[in-house]
Amino acid sequence: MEKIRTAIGLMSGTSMDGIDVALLRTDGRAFVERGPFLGVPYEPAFRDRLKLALEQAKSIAQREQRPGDLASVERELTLRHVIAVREFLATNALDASSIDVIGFHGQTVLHRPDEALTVQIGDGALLARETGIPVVYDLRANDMMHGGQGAPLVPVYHAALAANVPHATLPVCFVNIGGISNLTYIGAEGVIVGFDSGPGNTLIDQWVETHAGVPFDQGGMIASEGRIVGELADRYLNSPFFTAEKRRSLDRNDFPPPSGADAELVDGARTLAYVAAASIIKSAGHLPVTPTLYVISGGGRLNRVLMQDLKDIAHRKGAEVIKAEQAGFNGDSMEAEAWGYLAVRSLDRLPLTFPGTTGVRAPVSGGVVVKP
Ligand SMILES: Nc1ncnc2c1ncn2[C@@H]1O[C@H](COP(=O)(O)OP(=O)(O)OP(=O)(O)O)[C@@H](O)[C@H]1O
Ligand SMILES: CC(=O)N[C@H]1[C@@H]2OC[C@@H](O2)[C@@H](O)[C@@H]1O[C@H](C)C(=O)O
Repeated sequence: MEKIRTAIGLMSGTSMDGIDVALLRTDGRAFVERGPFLGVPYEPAFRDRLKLALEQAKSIAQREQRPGDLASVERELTLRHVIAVREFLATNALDASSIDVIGFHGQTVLHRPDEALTVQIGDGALLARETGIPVVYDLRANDMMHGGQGAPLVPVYHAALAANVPHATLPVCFVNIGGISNLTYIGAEGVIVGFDSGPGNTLIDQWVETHAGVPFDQGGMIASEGRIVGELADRYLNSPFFTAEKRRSLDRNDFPPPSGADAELVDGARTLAYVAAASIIKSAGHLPVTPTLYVISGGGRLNRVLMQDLKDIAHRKGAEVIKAEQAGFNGDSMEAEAWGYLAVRSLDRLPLTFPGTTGVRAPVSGGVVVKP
């Protein structure tokens, strides 16, 4: 039997809303036992620092460069992860010595797959030293070095989850609606296909922040008052991203937000919710088989307007849409769990990515391991 390890996964996603912490016991293969979860939000001032860091990162040409404030933001981000881990351990009466490994995503500040350049800030050595726990970080770089897009990495974990559901309906399509959306298709014979499917919450967040001063459209309340502006929706949905022959992973800035002249507040929120939903189904058209079941995780599943649009569009194609919770999963913690799973796979040098997920030439492992 393979060694079962206890891992903590840490995710700070493209929405930059906070740190997700999840516990997982796994052999990095079929055995997966999910544990507790903690979300630690960033306060607005730190979110603003991260947004500035994204701007400063645009001048990075070599992935180890840290122009402007980036080095100090990286340190602060890492120390916030240290605090999040300590809080998680204390809340769950866990000792650091009971954790075999931490999978540390860090914060993506730049992602240019066409230039084989992806940068996640986060100091793995500092995290290991401060927590006393071995850390695996920088999990995307090796994939890119082997011709992959560097994202998405979650598909291999989705496949493990699907394998663990007794009588799971296959094929199934897992969709994460985060800042950006990505999907994983798992076929009846175990085939895995994954790719970024389009804009998620980032456009909605940027819109309501600029025009209403709120960080996100809670429950889709703002969108629920509006109507879809067809011309604006088409501008996004006609992007060459959806029709390109090759699937390309996305940077947070790839789809720029609309301007104030494009719509009123409520209509903009309504349109962008629709764009997020329609993008998923449009991208799913590239899958080998049309999915009949979509399982939704990520913050976007809490936007009721987006979810209703997704259900309506999927139903027209004969597919059902359910939240991760309806399939027995946790839609908030799935990515953090995945980073724990990937860390364990990394320790055993098992592949993290595959030609069908990132377009990598052959299955490859990845990640940098640091001991405390
Ligand atoms: N109650 C809610 N109602 C509507 N939208 C919500 C709600 N809660 C969270 N969201 C949206 O979900 C986003 C966060 O989603 P999530 O944490 O899945 O993204 P992420 O992990 O940062 O991104 P990615 O998966 O792209 O890395 C928020 O920015 C917000 O737009
Ligand atoms: C470069 C980067 O950070 N990409 C993220 C982003 O957020 C969602 C989507 O775009 C996905 O491709 C990826 O994250 C998830 C966790 C992944 O790698 O599977």
